[in-house]
Amino acid sequence: MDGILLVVSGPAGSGKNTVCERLMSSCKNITRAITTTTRAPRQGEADGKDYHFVSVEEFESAAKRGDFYEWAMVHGRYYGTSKSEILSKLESGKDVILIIDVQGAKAWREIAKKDAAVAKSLRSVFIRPQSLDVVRERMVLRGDEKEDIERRIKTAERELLEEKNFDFAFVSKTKDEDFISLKNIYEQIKKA
Ligand SMILES: Nc1ncnc2c1ncn2[C@@H]1O[C@H](COP(=O)(O)OP(=O)(O)OP(=O)(O)O)[C@@H](O)[C@H]1O
Repeated sequence: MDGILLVVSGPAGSGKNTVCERLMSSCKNITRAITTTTRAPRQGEADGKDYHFVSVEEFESAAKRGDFYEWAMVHGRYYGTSKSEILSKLESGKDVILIIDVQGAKAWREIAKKDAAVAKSLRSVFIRPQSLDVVRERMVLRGDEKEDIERRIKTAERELLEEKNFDFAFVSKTKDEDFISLKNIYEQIKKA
């Protein structure tokens, strides 16, 4: 059976990275989509594991051929999600997780409208924080910059209105409870 493409999203500080890391370490069938980039590898980074490292020429011709679902240039470097990266994993029965912001989740819904393989495999989960104060507190504890925090809180207010566009949602509580919530959703999807 083909795998699922699991989009996990939520405002900054909702805990998406934390809970997804835990799900991935408990379910070996779930894997990350590896981004293709033109930035140089940092020490300890391995090609094909952390990123697919390519030259600018390779990236640009791949983009021209339409090999990416989406790509962007950030600080002068290209980043993209290649179609073959995702499709080969799904076809081999792996489940692919995308931990992305709410805008990113919206972009994937648009991709699904044009791509049958994505439409068939895409399931989305929204993580709702108990309150914006909780999010602020988590970002303070994480050591984020004050200005950054206020900007992200403003964005979070808007992002909360997007929950209705997701297939599943849960409220973030403790880390253990979040893990159980996401695992239950994942199991429900796999059983369907
Ligand atoms: N359920 C939770 N209860 C308390 N703290 C949590 C919980 N989940 C995550 N955290 C903490 O909150 C901070 C933000 O978590 P995390 O980085 O997973 O959020 P995120 O949604 O991925 O954020 P961003 O989008 O900003 O990267 C981290 O310091 C993390 O340890």
